[in-house]
Amino acid sequence: MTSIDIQQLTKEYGTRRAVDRLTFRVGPGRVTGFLGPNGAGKSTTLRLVLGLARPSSGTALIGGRPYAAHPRPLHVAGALLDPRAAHGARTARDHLLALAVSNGIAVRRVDEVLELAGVATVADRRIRTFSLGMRQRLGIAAALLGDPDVVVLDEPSNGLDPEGIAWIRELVRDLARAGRTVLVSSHLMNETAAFADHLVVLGRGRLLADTPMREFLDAHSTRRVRVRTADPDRLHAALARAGHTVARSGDGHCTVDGADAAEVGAVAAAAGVPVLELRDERASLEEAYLALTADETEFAATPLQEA
Ligand SMILES: Nc1ncnc2c1ncn2[C@@H]1O[C@H](COP(=O)(O)OP(=O)(O)OP(=O)(O)O)[C@@H](O)[C@H]1O
Repeated sequence: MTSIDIQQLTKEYGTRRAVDRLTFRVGPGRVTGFLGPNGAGKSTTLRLVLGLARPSSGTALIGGRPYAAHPRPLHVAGALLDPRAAHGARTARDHLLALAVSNGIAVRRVDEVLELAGVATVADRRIRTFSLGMRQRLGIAAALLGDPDVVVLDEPSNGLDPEGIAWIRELVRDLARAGRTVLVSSHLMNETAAFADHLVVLGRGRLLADTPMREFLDAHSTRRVRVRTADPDRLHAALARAGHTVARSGDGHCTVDGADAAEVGAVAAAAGVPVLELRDERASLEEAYLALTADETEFAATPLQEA
């Protein structure tokens, strides 16, 4: 199967390094979420992968070669980069037909992808009348036109309503299940956690994390409850009997690891212990991600994990 291999990839615009010595691999059969705050270098990396910009140094290969060196590139990789790129005066169908014809793709595939992307009913409307969400769907139809092994989507949820977002989630999961290599950029951690198996995080052009989603979740979404009562001894004993690990602090607070407020509240109520304060302390995934990207220097002290 086809993977994307990025080695020491660097792109400079004048004195500014948009992408800074990036090395990672995007493997088949899984969805890789590509995260980073605005300006982190995600779009530039994707443009380099797709041969739309030239690296200052390093390489970005798809299936072992630069994208442009593939004789039938749309069969190898399809991408949604900028949904505004489609010509507004054309109809959706004509836009896809032009792409199919110029890439030696069977014309019947146009109707298949229009259907697949949920834009078949508006296929004969001019693209300039499309909402951003419809343009996104059309861009996805174009990405899938060549039935490619590799699918690259830059912020595909932009402009989509909740139903559209759920559709994207299902689509990328299905593509990965079919063995494809799927790379999806976003700046939202929670959204990415809903569909990605693997996570690559950029900050200021540098690789901050390259980790299975599961490991990131396990490391960053630990549950913990903080509770305060007038009778810490009884609460502590009741929680210990219920199998919880309790840490006590001097000020009458306890913290209970691996539990949520509802569980601890139920134990306290059953034991007849009055609770003065009860609070979930789980750091949200979004917070973990923000902490990761907020201070690159601090994170650099943590060993990076390769895929
Ligand atoms: N053609 C260009 N000329 C000059 N600077 C550029 C160019 N393209 C990107 N940059 C700069 O490179 C940096 C990375 O931009 P890029 O668009 O790749 O980030 P991003 O992670 O995709 O951000 P966003 O989420 O905002 O799209 C930014 O500082 C941007 O201003």
